[in-house]
Amino acid sequence: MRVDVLTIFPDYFAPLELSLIGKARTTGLLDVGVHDLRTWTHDVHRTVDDTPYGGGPGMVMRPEPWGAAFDALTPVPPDDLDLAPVLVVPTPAGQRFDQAMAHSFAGEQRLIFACGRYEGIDQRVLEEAATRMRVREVSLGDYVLFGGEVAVLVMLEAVVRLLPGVIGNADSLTEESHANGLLEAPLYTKPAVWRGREVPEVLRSGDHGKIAKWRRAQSLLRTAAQRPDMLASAAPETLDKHDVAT
Ligand SMILES: N#Cc1c(-c2ccc3ccn(Cc4ccccn4)c3c2)n[nH]c1N
Repeated sequence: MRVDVLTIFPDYFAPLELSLIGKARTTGLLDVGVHDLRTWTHDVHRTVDDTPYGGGPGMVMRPEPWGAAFDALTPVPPDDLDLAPVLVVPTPAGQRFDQAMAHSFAGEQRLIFACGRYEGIDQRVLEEAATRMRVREVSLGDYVLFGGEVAVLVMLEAVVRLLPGVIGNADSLTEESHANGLLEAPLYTKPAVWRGREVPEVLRSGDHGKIAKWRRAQSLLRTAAQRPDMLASAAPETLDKHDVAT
């Protein structure tokens, strides 16, 4: 996968050299380019913002640098938009990012992330970008950040860990929260007793059938307690008929 990130704060992405994302880059599973948007400014102050038409607080990111940056990153218009890169634009006004969207992005050949700042990006940038890329306006959640950089770090981590070969044991991806529409069961490791608290006996029984059943029940209980909304929207096949009976 090729990822390009456009930002006025390229240093925000130093963490992409670390941990499993850094390893994915050195092993060739992931190729990342971080680009300073000011590269595509030409005034002495390298200006990327201006006051909003119609008034209102703060500043808006000017379209020209974005247009020039997209020209540089996507010089050849696609024959088929379905084969064009996905442009991910973090914004409080976007569709909520979730595991399903992470899986969708993980299946792409190329992602381009546009990190806005100030009050956001001139809307014409997204309109023009949609003529050559598949534009996705995405929000992390119902709160407001200073800009898109943190959101890109979160989305990148969620996407890259789904790429084949990045995580050693692919089973981790099927057992974790949100993988099957439920929250994962509680986890335990040594010692068997810690400050008087014992690991549930079933987990030390060696009976894999009983362990799987216990984990399933715990997963349902935890989801009901922490995220009843997930149970309400869980696909029917997620809630096996035995879950209710037992
Ligand atoms: N994803 C995501 C986000 C963001 C986000 C993303 C990009 C930008 C670019 C500028 N701002 C600041 C800002 C302030 C006021 C009104 C609009 N925008 C951003 C915020 N906030 N919360 C999320 N879940």
